[in-house]
Amino acid sequence: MRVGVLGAGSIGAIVAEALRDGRVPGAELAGVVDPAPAVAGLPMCALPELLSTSDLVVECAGQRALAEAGAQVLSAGCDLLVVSVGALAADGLLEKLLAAGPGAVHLSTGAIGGLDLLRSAALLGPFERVVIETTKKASSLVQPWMSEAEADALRRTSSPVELRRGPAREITAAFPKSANVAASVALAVRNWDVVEAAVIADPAAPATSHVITAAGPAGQYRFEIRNRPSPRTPTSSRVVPYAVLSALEALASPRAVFR
Ligand SMILES: NC(=O)C1=CN([C@@H]2O[C@H](COP(=O)(O)OP(=O)(O)OC[C@H]3O[C@@H](n4cnc5c(N)ncnc54)[C@H](OP(=O)(O)O)[C@@H]3O)[C@@H](O)[C@H]2O)C=CC1
Ligand SMILES: O=C([O-])CC(=O)C(=O)O
Repeated sequence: MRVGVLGAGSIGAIVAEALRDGRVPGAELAGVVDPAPAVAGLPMCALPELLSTSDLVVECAGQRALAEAGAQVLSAGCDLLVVSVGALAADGLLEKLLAAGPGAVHLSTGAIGGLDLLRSAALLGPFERVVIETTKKASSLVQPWMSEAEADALRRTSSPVELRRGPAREITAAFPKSANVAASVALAVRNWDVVEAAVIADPAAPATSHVITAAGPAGQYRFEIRNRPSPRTPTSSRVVPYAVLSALEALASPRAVFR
């Protein structure tokens, strides 16, 4: 399987290097698209060339890049592994991607786990309540839409502060580099409206945490994830490129894979 990488920052660079170095059985690196990749020595190319040489493209370039290039990837016949899952909160984007084929859409589990169980449980009956609370280092959560006063208070806070709480669709759009996981939970439980998401800034947070609680007819669930942040892009957890590599491994040579 030839794999193209769209976006070579903290996630994509690790994915591309692993593919280039032959560390994913059955998969090889077709090329990389990024105006300024995080590491040197990758086979850079333009998007049209990537699409003509890849069987599958991994998007790790951000929500905007997925919205802009996703349909083009799929209509060129490449499968697409999405990392910026939060882009799918936009009205109609998932439907547009699914209709764009012949390429197939895959979603990375990214920074969290438990999605398989939530997906299974939602089939038994709809969840009554689902909450995901994300806590990150305060300084990494400043957003362009914040007022100067709010951004400044966030940079200088000495105690944890809840920045926003609301529907998953709104929170993932408000924090496009930090709350893709809220969209992943909503897609797993098959219902955007039941999922409440919160983003908490903690100046002293030693790790990024995601706490997911869910209750429904199948049972009650609580997943607590504490990830080390990426040294390069602290909004992203260090495990995310390895979630991508694990997915690529399963797609390229499925051997006793959890599904
Ligand atoms: N599903 C999940 O659990 C998670 C999802 N994510 C998502 O993954 C994304 C990437 O994370 P990360 O690698 O840490 O971010 P980085 O900012 O480190 O890397 C993103 C890279 O993509 C490049 N890029 C942006 N737009 C394009 C484009 N149109 N074509 C090609 N390259 C492009 C950027 O270039 P430049 O800097 O020049 O813009 C940058 O080099 C995040 O934005 C987030 O949306 C992250 C963590 C978890
Ligand atoms: O990497 C993480 O911990 C989560 C993240 O940034 C996101 O969901 O966008």
